[in-house]
Amino acid sequence: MNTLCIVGLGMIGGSLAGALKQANFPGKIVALVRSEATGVRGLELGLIDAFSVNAADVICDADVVMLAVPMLSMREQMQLIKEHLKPAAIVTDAGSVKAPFIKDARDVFGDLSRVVPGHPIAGREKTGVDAADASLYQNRRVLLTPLPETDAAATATVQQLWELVGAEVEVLGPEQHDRVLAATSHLPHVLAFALVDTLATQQEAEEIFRYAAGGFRDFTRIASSDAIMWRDVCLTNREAILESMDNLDAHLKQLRHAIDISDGEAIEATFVRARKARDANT
Ligand SMILES: NC(=O)c1ccc[n+]([C@@H]2O[C@H](COP(=O)([O-])OP(=O)(O)OC[C@H]3O[C@@H](n4cnc5c(N)ncnc54)[C@H](O)[C@@H]3O)[C@@H](O)[C@H]2O)c1
Ligand SMILES: O=C(O)C(=O)C[C@]1(C(=O)O)C=C[C@@H](O)C=C1
Repeated sequence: MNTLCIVGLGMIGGSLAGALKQANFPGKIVALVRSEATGVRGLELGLIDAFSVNAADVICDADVVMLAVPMLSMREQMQLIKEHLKPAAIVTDAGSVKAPFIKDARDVFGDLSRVVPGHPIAGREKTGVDAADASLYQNRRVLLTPLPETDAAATATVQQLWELVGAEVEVLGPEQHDRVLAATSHLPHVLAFALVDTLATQQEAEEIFRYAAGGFRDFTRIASSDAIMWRDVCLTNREAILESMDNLDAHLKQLRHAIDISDGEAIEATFVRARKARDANT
């Protein structure tokens, strides 16, 4: 691969660029950006070799194009790049939800043989190019959800790109990906946002936040995440997130009932099960 073009040089795209530079990626890294300021910052930070706000300038030489914009901006970016892509170019992405990305790609490109949907299971609550972290993907998983028609060589190229930055690549079906991530990533984010918003809008909010300590910080770090990115995740993975929320709702109701009737045994059993599950899986 000679040239990688990152579309959307934010935290995720910028981290990939920085990690590739650190790993002595031999090719050129260019970026398609919305604002000149982002591109200039990318150059200053040594993440990229060149940038443009025009797709025509940076897409035509790219062997791999990595889409790293919020989920509901993916389709527009695909439309922008489509006419400039080299015939053999591979299009991949870092979006948090896979089935809608695949639908957008099918609608826009038709042929999906050179499209490799992907998702790094690594991130932060910070956004923008200045939040780029070259070590972000080290020893973290990246899930690829290729389709039956995806060219195996294209998948292998994307896999090599992620392995170069220290990630471990696994392959999963897109629907399973979206169900699993709804439970492990999307539900916790919705919960953290909802918890902080509940506290912020209730009486004594000032005291509540003043006396919040480690437990609150651990539980709510992700409530500082980007509202647009998470709005888009909720809107594109709606059904799986609703199912996860309903599951939790039923569980919370049981726990509420146990607390209501002072059923110490049931409360303790829930906490013991949860602790065991977490300790065995983290
Ligand atoms: N934040 C995380 O922890 C995380 C982890 C894994 C995957 N992702 C996914 O990666 C993608 C990027 O997220 P991020 O955290 O880097 O966000 P970010 O806000 O840091 O970066 C997004 C980039 O896309 C650009 N952008 C935003 N809206 C756009 C639009 N309408 N048109 C063109 N460009 C636009 C922004 O200018 C920015 O450069 C998202 O799809 C997100 O779901 C995020
Ligand atoms: O660590 C964080 O701040 C993250 O939000 C990372 C995280 C997650 O673990 O839920 C968020 C979204 C993703 O698509 C993948 C990873």
